[in-house]
Amino acid sequence: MAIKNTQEEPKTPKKLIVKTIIGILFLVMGLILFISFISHFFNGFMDQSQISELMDKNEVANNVFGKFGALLGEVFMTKGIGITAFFVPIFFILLGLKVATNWKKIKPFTTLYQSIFFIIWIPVFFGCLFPDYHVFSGVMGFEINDFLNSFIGKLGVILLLVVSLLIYCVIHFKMTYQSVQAKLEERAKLNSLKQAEKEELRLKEEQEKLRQRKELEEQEKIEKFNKEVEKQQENDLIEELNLIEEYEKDAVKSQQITPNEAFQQEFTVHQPQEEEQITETPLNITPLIIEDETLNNEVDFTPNYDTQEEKNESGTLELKVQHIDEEEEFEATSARLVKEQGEYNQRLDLPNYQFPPISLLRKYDNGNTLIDQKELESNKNRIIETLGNYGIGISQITATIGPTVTLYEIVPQAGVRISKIKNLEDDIALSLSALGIRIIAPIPGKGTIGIEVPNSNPSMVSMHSVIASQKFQNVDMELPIAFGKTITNETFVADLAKMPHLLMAGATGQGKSVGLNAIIASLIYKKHPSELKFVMVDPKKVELTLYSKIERHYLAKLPDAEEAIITDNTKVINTLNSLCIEMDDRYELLKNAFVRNIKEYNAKFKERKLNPEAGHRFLPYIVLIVDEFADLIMTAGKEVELPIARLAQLARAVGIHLIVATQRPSVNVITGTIKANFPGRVAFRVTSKIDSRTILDSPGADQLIGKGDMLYTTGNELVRLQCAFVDTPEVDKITEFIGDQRGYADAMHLPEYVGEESGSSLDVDLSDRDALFEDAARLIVMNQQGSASLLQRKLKLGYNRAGRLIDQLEAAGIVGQFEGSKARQVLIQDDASLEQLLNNLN
Ligand SMILES: Nc1ncnc2c1ncn2[C@@H]1O[C@H](COP(=O)(O)OP(=O)(O)OP(=O)(O)O)[C@@H](O)[C@H]1O
Repeated sequence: MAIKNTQEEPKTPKKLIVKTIIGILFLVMGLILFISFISHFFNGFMDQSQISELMDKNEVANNVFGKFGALLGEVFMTKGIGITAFFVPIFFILLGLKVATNWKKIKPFTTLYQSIFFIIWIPVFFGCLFPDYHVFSGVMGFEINDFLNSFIGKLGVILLLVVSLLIYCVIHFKMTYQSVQAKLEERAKLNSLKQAEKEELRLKEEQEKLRQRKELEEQEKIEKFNKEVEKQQENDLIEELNLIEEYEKDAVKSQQITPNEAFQQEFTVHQPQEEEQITETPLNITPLIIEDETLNNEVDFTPNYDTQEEKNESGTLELKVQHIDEEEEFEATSARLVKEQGEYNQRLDLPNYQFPPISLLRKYDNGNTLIDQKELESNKNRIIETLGNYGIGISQITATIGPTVTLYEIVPQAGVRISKIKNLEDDIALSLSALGIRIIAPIPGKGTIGIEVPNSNPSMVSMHSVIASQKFQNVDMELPIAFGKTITNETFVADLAKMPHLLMAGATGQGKSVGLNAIIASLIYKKHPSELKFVMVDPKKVELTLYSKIERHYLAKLPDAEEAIITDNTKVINTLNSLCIEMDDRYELLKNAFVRNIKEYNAKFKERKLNPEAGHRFLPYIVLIVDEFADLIMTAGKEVELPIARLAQLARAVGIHLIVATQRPSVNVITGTIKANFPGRVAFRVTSKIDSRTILDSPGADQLIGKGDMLYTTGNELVRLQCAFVDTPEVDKITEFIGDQRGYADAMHLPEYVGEESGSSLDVDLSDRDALFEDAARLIVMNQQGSASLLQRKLKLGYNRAGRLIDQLEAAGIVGQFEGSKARQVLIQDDASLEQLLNNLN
């Protein structure tokens, strides 16, 4: 019996073979026609006579396919439909491909059907344009055109052509006035979006550059600091060696004289410098013991030297130079001081100060979020339905209920593109008929997509609830801010010291002022007046006035300022510059204390390792609050921007932090420099995507629902929060409670700032020039830039001294007069003229 071969290859059906052959035939036919037509297009004129002698072998046609090709061209093109005859080979080629391959995308008959209009229109058009060239219009185009010409005239034909083309477009492309307008608008939108993206890119690049520059500067600073320390150590070593040498010399001298002479000789004790370290050196000389005990000048002791007489066995007197290791001595002294007096406690400045009780804050009834189960269910169904309408399947959906917003987390079915869901944002919002839908696709760290839907009955997040929360009460942060609650109903606390500066933006009435009050209240509930000071700038004049009651407790101001809360924009410049001086002073203190930041500095001060007589003091944090930054920038421009940028760049380590709020987050208010130095951002609702991008570097803030609904970021992910609500009466109660207690004599005084405009050349005495006068003059002439800040930077001077130097340079005719925010003009152009002028002065 024959065994069936199960491995037999499947046979190709006959039908397929036939189809393939027919397809190839059509394809070849199409190609022959196509090539013939092209050839005819160029040679048709010459081939006309050859066609009439079809059977004559001596007559040769120029067409690629000979007389046959020429005939095809003549029939289809010249005598037929002109240039539109090319539709015929195209149709055959498509047909051939379709029959042979059965590709779905190839639709020869649809193409033919769609081309009918043009098969008629084009010949007429060419007939009208080139009536003498039948190869374009064919006889058909010529005849129709001829007929129409006699019937409606040339102009009528042209009109007919144009109108028929328009009607075709309207029918075929559904081209209406509205659709064209919509397209144009879309294009304009796209362009503006591109522009915004470009702007964003530019800003990012700017930020990156600034960051790199800052890093470089910091690196340079560290290197310089290290070098200084090394140099100091070298100097100490040299001095140490000199000292030993001196003692040895003294010893040799003493050995050469009698004891009596020794007593008579005037004895001077060399007082070692700060960091001298001498090992014990016993010397066989005069009957003296000199004990050099304390060498510390950082702690509040002056050096103490005791002399004693002592005879050794052989009767000769011995000089013992005993030097106790400074570090050990220093530690011992501070330890003794701590033992005697306890650690320094800054709170003893106001020992009876009472923190405001939480009961001053109002409790709201709807503390717990209530959400209707029906609402949840219907939102869920509508999300599924909407996504389903767009062909997006969902494999799982969960809801997390927040105080004002509920987050629906979706796991889409495999293969669904995230961008597709993101693009449906508006459609989903529409179908849920809710404002403020935000789509997070994907949720960072999870593989899911989040859709935030506002609750129909949002609940208030009271300041009471966040301040009373365990999280805030037990928080271990330097400057904790309880912003409010997250979408998962957890209290959200962030550390201002780590941020280290905060930029807040939001359209008017969206919760900025409430947000600022929440920040201030959080800090006041955690920090003692001795540990924290606010500098408040309130151009709106009404928002922060309540805090004037706590001026003597929590505010800082210029020594000559009447009001601690600054409402006059012109006064802000002086305060900001004064803060810059405070920053420089603090850096100096940190440097002298060999610490890197305010936390380490204060810790060292508390351990009594820093001598108050050497200028050391406990440093409270300073928080600068500006309520309407746009207003400031509009009125004072660069003069405000520069010190703000400087503070933002450098002040973090010395405990000066900035909180800047603005209604208008446009790029000319929040410039690249400002943005780059404010990593902490809070956005309440803004009116446009562009504003949202300016503040957050991403859209989203335009989708918020207002009333304290906010987005917070420190550069990484965005967190949606409901800001805690603190009402004016509550703030009033808190400030009253504090204000009624005993405070400091006055607000904390910031360093005095002498503006560049103060002092005229008239009261400058050039005979009493600053020691750095010549250096400053050379620097100014070399840089051709007459600014005090240049001197400050390059010569490491304070504001006051640099200002005085500039005045002297003006009096000497080296720089011009004060010109507002511009740098002064430099009147000396080169070194030679300057040297001459300096010689004359001398
Ligand atoms: N966290 C919040 N919770 C509930 N309601 C809030 C919250 N924040 C603000 N609101 C409501 O919004 C109103 C306006 O808030 P706010 O005064 O803070 O706005 P603003 O952004 O400072 O406006 P403007 O810039 O005009 O001063 C408040 O009176 C309050 O009713």
